[in-house]
Amino acid sequence: MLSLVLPKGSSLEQRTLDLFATAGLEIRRAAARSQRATIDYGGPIRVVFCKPREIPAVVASGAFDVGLTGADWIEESEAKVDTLASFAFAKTSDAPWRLVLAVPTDHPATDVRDLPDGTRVATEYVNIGRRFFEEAGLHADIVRSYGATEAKIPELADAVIDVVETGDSLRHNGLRVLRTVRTCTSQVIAGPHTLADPSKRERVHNVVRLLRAAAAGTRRTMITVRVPEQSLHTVTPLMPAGSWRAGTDLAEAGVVVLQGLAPHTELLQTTDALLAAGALDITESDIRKTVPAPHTAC
Ligand SMILES: Nc1ncnc2c1ncn2[C@@H]1O[C@H](COP(=O)(O)OP(=O)(O)OP(=O)(O)O)[C@@H](O)[C@H]1O
Ligand SMILES: O=P(O)(O)OC[C@H]1O[C@H](OP(=O)(O)OP(=O)(O)O)[C@H](O)[C@@H]1O
Repeated sequence: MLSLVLPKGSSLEQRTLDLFATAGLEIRRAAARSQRATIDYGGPIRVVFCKPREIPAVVASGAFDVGLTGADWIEESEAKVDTLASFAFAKTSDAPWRLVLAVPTDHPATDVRDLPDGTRVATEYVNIGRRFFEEAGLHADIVRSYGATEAKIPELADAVIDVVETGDSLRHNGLRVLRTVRTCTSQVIAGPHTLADPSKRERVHNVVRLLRAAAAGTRRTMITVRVPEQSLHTVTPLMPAGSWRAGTDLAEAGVVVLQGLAPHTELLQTTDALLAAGALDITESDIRKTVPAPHTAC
């Protein structure tokens, strides 16, 4: 049976459940607190919830076929896994988040090179931290943290390497970013054994295709645009890439109906431009996802 390990906890769990729901991959959990579940897609898929930091190792070991976790833990664990897809969702936003080197707001340093040798840097990411200072040619004393990392300053550390999403935690703890260490996304990973098995590989690629489609779908809105035939030449070039002609209006002769998928970020400008070019009206509809044929994905 194909197996999937998904992130448990306040940061990635809910967003992951949302993505799977949009993809149509229903995660059946006996109870909200249950750490085991199943998905029925091409046969049963076993689902287990684990802490994000544990996921890369349990996928690399073969205990699970596929996992979803943060890029930070994939690098930190040094697990031998392949990334199949990246999704820009964090705890509260649909954007990549960062691992940063931060210092107290009143620290004199303006660059990482200003930090004196022996600077104590608290972090949960000791491997990434060591590598970062090695690459910078600096000698820092990496102090392992198990959370609440900002609180290590000043007694236990002079600086931190920690996750930043909104920046609230740094602000409320009197810290500022000195350097971005990594930019992170949520990633779907698989071990070499999974991809080497042809029966699993195809099922995994099908799951990834649905997740990708769901992630793309939530960033787009379908627009249905009614256009008089004489304005088609000005309206059509302004439709989103990949748009199509849906037909003709049943009520009004000489009116053509176009449809397309507009990225949310461009929706207002696209709407204004289409109306200015001669469109009669535009109807917006929420979409879930567009699933491409297998040969176009993965
Ligand atoms: N705003 C955020 N705060 C903390 N972690 C975040 C945030 N957004 C994304 N992440 C990512 O979520 C994952 C959290 O993994 P971790 O194993 O540290 O969880 P945790 O400390 O056990 O707690 P929780 O998942 O409950 O926050 C990491 O990959 C982290 O980078
Ligand atoms: O930039 P922000 O939006 O404030 O998010 C980042 C904060 O969230 C995480 O802490 P978390 O609450 O998971 O606790 P922890 O430090 O104990 O892991 C992280 O360690 C930062 O402190």
